[in-house]
Amino acid sequence: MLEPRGELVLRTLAMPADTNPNGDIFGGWLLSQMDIAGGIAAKQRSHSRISTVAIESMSFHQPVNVGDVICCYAEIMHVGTTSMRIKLEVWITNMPFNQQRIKVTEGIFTFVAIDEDGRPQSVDRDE
Ligand SMILES: CCCCCCCCCCCCCCCC(=O)SCCNC(=O)CCNC(=O)[C@H](O)C(C)(C)COP(=O)(O)OP(=O)(O)OC[C@H]1O[C@@H](n2cnc3c(N)ncnc32)[C@H](O)[C@@H]1OP(=O)(O)O
Repeated sequence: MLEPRGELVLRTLAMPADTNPNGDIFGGWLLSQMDIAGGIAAKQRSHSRISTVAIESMSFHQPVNVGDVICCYAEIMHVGTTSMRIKLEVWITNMPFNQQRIKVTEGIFTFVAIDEDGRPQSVDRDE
């Protein structure tokens, strides 16, 4: 059975306010949760302020419904001089009805460590 890749960094509940006109959860809301999850992982890795600089290859595999518990997993794929490329996966569970986890969304986000003035600053590659 397929398993999530990376560390669980964020878990939250899809609410009625997050729906689109079809009644499913907005893709933009999911992307926002992934950005927050990636931001947490990047901050943990760099110990500094961070900023999202790029989002690539977002895929939405399955609709998400109100009441689904969404779990964001982060895996740091590459640490550059100031940037971190992070793979994010969102899996849902619909407890207590269904204990099975389903991957609904994935994407690759790049974050940059920044200083107090918002300028890129180096990340320790050896950590
Ligand atoms: C401890 C635990 C508790 C945690 C508890 C708190 C958690 C806290 C969580 C916060 C979670 C919120 C996370 C939301 C974060 C936002 O919402 S940020 C808001 C949206 N983003 C922005 O507004 C960014 C706007 N852009 C900028 O300010 C500037 O472009 C940046 C990001 C400072 C970079 O400056 P720049 O002059 O473009 O930098 P440059 O030197 O050219 O490139 C820097 C690096 O980025 C790379 N890069 C640049 N452009 C790209 C691109 N298009 N694609 C890929 N890489 C690129 C370069 O290759 C370079 O990489 P390195 O070779 O250094 O590794």
